[in-house]
Amino acid sequence: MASTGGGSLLIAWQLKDKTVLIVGGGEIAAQRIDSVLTTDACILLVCPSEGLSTRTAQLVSIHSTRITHFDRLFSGRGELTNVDMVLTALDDNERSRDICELCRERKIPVNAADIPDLCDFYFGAQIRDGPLQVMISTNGNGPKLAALVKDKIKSSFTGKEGEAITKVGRLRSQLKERAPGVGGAVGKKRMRWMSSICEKWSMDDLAMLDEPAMSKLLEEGWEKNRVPSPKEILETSGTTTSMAIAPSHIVISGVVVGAICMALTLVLKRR
Ligand SMILES: C[C@@]1(CC(=O)O)C2=NC(=C\c3[nH]c(c(CCC(=O)O)c3CC(=O)O)Cc3[nH]c(c(CC(=O)O)c3CCC(=O)O)/C=C3\N/C(=C\2)[C@@H](CCC(=O)O)[C@]3(C)CC(=O)O)/[C@H]1CCC(=O)O
Ligand SMILES: NC(=O)c1ccc[n+]([C@@H]2O[C@H](COP(=O)([O-])OP(=O)(O)OC[C@H]3O[C@@H](n4cnc5c(N)ncnc54)[C@H](O)[C@@H]3O)[C@@H](O)[C@H]2O)c1
Repeated sequence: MASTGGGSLLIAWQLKDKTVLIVGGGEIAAQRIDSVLTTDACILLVCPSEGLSTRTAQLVSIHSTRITHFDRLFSGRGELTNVDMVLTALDDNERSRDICELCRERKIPVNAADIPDLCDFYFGAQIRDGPLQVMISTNGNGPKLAALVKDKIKSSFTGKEGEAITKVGRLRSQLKERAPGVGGAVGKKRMRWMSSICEKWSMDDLAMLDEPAMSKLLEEGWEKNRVPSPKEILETSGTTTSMAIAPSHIVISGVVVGAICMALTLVLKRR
């Protein structure tokens, strides 16, 4: 991959139980609240009640345990105590600028929706499906194009990706319980086996892995150092597979066609 510079670091920032201050309560603030709620952070929202958009007011009342609303204008540096991240969504560019400066003094990461130059990080267009998170960023160049690229990527998904990833997460943790240890030979073997399963099984088949099928896959696959087919694992554990349906249909229709041919032969012979 070429390292040309001029980009930004794409990371999945963990905010669980951190405190995020959002200043402003319009439409952009509502989008920020949605994004932050996904992370299980606590939200402090500073905005006069009369300035809240309908969507922001709804979010505040639905998530009253997660969002603390302060019905006031931003009151100064005291608002930043014990805050881990700040997002401004104001129609007041000067105030946004002041807040960014206060954050910089305290080394608190800040995003100002109206001043890209002062942002420590940008938001991006997002696709979410369970643990699957895709962010599209144009690095400040064309946010609308980011949204259009998102639609293109989304339309190429089957809808099973999120579930497949959830099941793979569960399988990986069961595998780590069975074969514990960090690094070394066992780590290498675990990674190789997991990668082979992910390569050889389709997303649809991975999504169908239930607890009995997972145990069987570990017994017949990991323990015997092989990669069983989805058919072998899902069919016998009682789960119907996308791959298994097709061959059994072929067998059934083959039997039906065979029976019809036999009957015709007998009828013709009698004549
Ligand atoms: C991706 C998305 C995520 C999100 O916000 O969650 C996002 N903007 C989205 C939409 C959007 N934003 C704007 C339009 C109108 C059309 C247009 O102007 O192009 C539309 C289209 C629409 O609304 O459909 C106007 C706009 N945007 C910024 C400014 C300030 C400025 O540029 O000075 C102005 C006012 C410009 C002016 O006054 O002229 C700035 C930023 N917007 C960013 C992100 C960051 C860069 C991300 C990147 O480049 O990839 C950055 C730098 C800061 C930040 O916000 O973090 C979200 C799509 C989500 C989705 O639909 O999936
Ligand atoms: N980043 C993006 O994607 C993007 C897209 C469109 C617009 N914008 C910019 O984002 C900003 C917010 O957009 P919006 O549509 O949500 O605006 P808006 O006018 O709907 O909301 C502004 C909010 O700020 C509150 N507010 C104003 N001064 C305040 C203060 N001192 N303290 C606390 N709250 C205060 C208002 O009460 C209101 O709730 C605008 O500057 C807009 O240009 C950014």
